[in-house]
Amino acid sequence: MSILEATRLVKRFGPVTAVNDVSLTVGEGEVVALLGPNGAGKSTTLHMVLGLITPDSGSIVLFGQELARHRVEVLSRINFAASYVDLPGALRVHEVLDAFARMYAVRRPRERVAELVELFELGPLAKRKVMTLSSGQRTRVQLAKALLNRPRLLVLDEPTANLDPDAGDRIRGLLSALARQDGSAMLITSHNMREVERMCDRICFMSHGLIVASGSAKELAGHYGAEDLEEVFLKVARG
Ligand SMILES: Nc1ncnc2c1ncn2[C@@H]1O[C@H](COP(=O)(O)OP(=O)(O)OP(=O)(O)O)[C@@H](O)[C@H]1O
Repeated sequence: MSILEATRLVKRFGPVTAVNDVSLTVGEGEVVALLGPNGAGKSTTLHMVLGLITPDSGSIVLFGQELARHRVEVLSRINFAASYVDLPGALRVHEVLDAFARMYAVRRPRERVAELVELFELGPLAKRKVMTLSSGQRTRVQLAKALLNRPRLLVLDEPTANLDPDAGDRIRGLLSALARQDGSAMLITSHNMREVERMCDRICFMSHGLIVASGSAKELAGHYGAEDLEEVFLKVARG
């Protein structure tokens, strides 16, 4: 069964067509990247999948159920992290994770929070208020929060954008291991081509609201006669 089947999505903001007839599937255990230049329509696509905005047309089916008609059941099985989403700054890290664990009705919330604190090495930060954290530290809290409900689909908008190379590398390893162990699917956007090559099974390139190419990093490099994904990106983005 597909985790996500998005069909012929269209979203306009006034005169701007942000997403123009995009179809996309994510299978069980698959890590899929949406790549493309600034303004290509990646975040808008993710926001429709997350039910944050409603498509003008097209359909989104998650776990075999139409998002528009089964919102609560479907959304309880997914989660999201993005550096541009703020966590409550006046709360301490452990308070944020406890609050979200309760909100998501996580079973054994204390144990789950403790697991994620360990996984993301948040122990030394647990008593710090979120507003005092660096952006990279906040990213780790965001990712821990996003995994609280053991999502079957994890949607990540530029997950490692604020992390230093060492932290980024460790988080990438962690996320890849999670996808392999739990079979949870991921849909991510990133401007880091090495990250995408390392983490993603399949890549969909967007340009001007359309998916213009898709395949594995290797397939795309072969198709475009490119050395690597960075070169593919430049070729696709520059038409
Ligand atoms: N709420 C909005 N109101 C008006 N225009 C919007 C809105 N959200 C997005 N857009 C426009 O839709 C287009 C696609 O934006 P989107 O954020 O999806 O791009 P993106 O591929 O995620 O870009 P980036 O790589 O810069 O994050 C852009 O032209 C953007 O200006």
